[in-house]
Amino acid sequence: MLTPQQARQRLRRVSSHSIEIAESYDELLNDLLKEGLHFLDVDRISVWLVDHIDSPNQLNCIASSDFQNEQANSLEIHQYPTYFEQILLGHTIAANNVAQDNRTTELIIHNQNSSRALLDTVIYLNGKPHGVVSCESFAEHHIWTEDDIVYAESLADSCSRRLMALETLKLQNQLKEMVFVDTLTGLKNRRYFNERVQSAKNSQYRLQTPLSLIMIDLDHFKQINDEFGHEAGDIVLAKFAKNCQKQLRLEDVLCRYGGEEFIIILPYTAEQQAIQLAERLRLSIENMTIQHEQKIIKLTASFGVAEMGLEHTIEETIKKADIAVYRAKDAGRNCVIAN
Ligand SMILES: Nc1nc2c(ncn2[C@@H]2O[C@H](COP(=O)(O)OP(=O)(O)OP(=O)(O)O)[C@@H](O)[C@H]2O)c(=O)[nH]1
Repeated sequence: MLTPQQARQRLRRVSSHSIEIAESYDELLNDLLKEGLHFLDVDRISVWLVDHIDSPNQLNCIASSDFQNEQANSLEIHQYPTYFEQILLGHTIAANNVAQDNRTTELIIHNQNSSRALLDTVIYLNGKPHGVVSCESFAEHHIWTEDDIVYAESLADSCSRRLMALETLKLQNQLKEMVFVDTLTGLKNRRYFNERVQSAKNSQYRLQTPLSLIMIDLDHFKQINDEFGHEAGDIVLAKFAKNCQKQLRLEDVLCRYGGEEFIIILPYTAEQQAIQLAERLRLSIENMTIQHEQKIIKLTASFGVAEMGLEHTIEETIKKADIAVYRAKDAGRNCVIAN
């Protein structure tokens, strides 16, 4: 049997474990809930979060040591005014008898709780109540000790730290995503291209498979801007991107390389297949009609194709594709040239 101090030390160690593998709240908090069950003599521990931290309407169950047994998964705050007043004030509720404790009787009235004793401690986020860790005992005559209360509060703090770390991780991932995305077209950007083409080159080397690039430059795009306005130009770029994207395989990567310049990485693709794809894209762009403010905008593009031989560097291949685009422009635009 652990002493209260040993139990708190264990909890501190468990709560420092890495969370990066967690895909759900349940996974994220599972070890903490188990740890709580291990020390507190209770039947269930669950974690609840408010829907909006600044003006909460609901408390939703996000993780539980016992989801199987019937358990409410959402409480409407207005139905439990006394209980929530305590929670939103940050007070710990240690009710030895849920039915008779005036802070918790309304939980029984609304039939949301079958526990006999309840120990609820508040989870904070940036100093505001964010939710509760709820420890329930179904046994009769359960008495919460001071050590139980201290432990449950540490458990809530551990959950709070985990949830904060998860928020930070999510934010980091969003930022990472933003760094690689072109907001106008929704395509990946040049920075992403530089990383992705390197990994495509590495697998090409490992698997000895072909790899090609298609460089695309929209024709007379300045004229489109001049005639229809910059906003129309932006719409054309976005429509062009969408049109091309939907014709590609999952493993092909279309990136916005510069203003009206795009590039496609085509793994497992030799020059002839890349030319065929470029021709298909060229035709579909030629056939596109874009309506903007009752005007019809037509568009064409010039394509440069280059296969990256095993012995060629990425830079050489980009250069070849670029030169092919120039030749396509020289040849009158709206055509595909392979280099
Ligand atoms: N609307 C809009 N225009 C852009 C954007 N990025 C680049 N452009 C415009 O694209 C035009 C490219 O013009 P040029 O490089 O002269 O090329 P072009 O008119 O397409 O002519 P060719 O390439 O020779 O066929 C410029 O007017 C840029 O301002 C963008 O994000 N939005």
